[in-house]
Amino acid sequence: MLKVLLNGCNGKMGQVVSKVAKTYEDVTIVAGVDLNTTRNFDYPVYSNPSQIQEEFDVIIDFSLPEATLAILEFAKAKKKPIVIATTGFTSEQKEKIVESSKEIPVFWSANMSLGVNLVADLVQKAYKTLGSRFDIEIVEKHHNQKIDAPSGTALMLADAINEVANNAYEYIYDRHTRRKKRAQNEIGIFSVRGGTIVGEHSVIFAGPDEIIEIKHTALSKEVFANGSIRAAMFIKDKKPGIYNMSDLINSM
Ligand SMILES: NC(=O)C1=CN([C@@H]2O[C@H](COP(=O)(O)OP(=O)(O)OC[C@H]3O[C@@H](n4cnc5c(N)ncnc54)[C@H](O)[C@@H]3O)[C@@H](O)[C@H]2O)C=CC1
Ligand SMILES: O=C(O)C1=N[C@H](C(=O)O)C[C@H](O)C1
Repeated sequence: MLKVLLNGCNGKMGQVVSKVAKTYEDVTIVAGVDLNTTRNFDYPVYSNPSQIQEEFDVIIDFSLPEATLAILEFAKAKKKPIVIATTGFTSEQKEKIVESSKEIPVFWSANMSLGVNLVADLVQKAYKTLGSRFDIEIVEKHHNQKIDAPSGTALMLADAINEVANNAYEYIYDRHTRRKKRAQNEIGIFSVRGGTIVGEHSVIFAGPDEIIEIKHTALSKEVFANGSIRAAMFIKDKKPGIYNMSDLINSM
């Protein structure tokens, strides 16, 4: 039985992970951490990791960057693996996560769906085929409760392109203040927020007289919850290091 500690258990994703975990015979959530301890779960919820008494195998984190860093310290102290799904980290926070992976296994992905990982491969292929003759723009759409912008996934897809483009691209988040034509080395990244949109990412390659658009639409939060549980199963017995959805998919 895989014993999970869930950080951010009372959030939108935390609640979905709690529900989805019940559909796995060999997974159980033994405790949760959340500043908001008002809701009742069938496991104890603590406002601070230091209060946790339960034994656990792996941490799943859907919270806020500051909360992720706090639970990361706890994971290191307990020498336990962690699945980080939270987004919106600063560069300094990202460095701390990478540094921590020298001590414990860290599964880190801004998008826990299998499909977005395929999209990352496809945009790399598109870039290699189309090259710099096509302008690249990314549009992401999410629900009106999302705090960070642009989405972690949009940045992940831009980084995937930059990886095969020798980091040639600069990211532009706002054209309003720029009174000039776009430069060839730009990737525009734009955020739409509204209603209950679960998550949409479009990568647009606009060239002379033709446009290619590679799009992923998440239809439910369950897709992310299932991905995080699979990631927890995958990382349980791994050595310290950084792991992502590609590692999980390649192991299937
Ligand atoms: N990687 C992926 O596939 C996905 C990532 N996300 C990311 O997961 C994060 C959470 O998303 P939602 O659940 O929609 O947000 P949410 O705002 O509904 O939930 C965040 C939860 O964290 C709790 N929290 C705040 N401070 C805390 C602390 N110090 N310790 C423990 N818990 C604390 C809040 O009380 C809240 O319950 C976001 O960064 C979002 O972008 C969301 C969906 C999929
Ligand atoms: O906040 C969300 O909801 C989501 N956040 C992730 C992101 O920032 O990329 C992943 C997913 O799109 C849902």
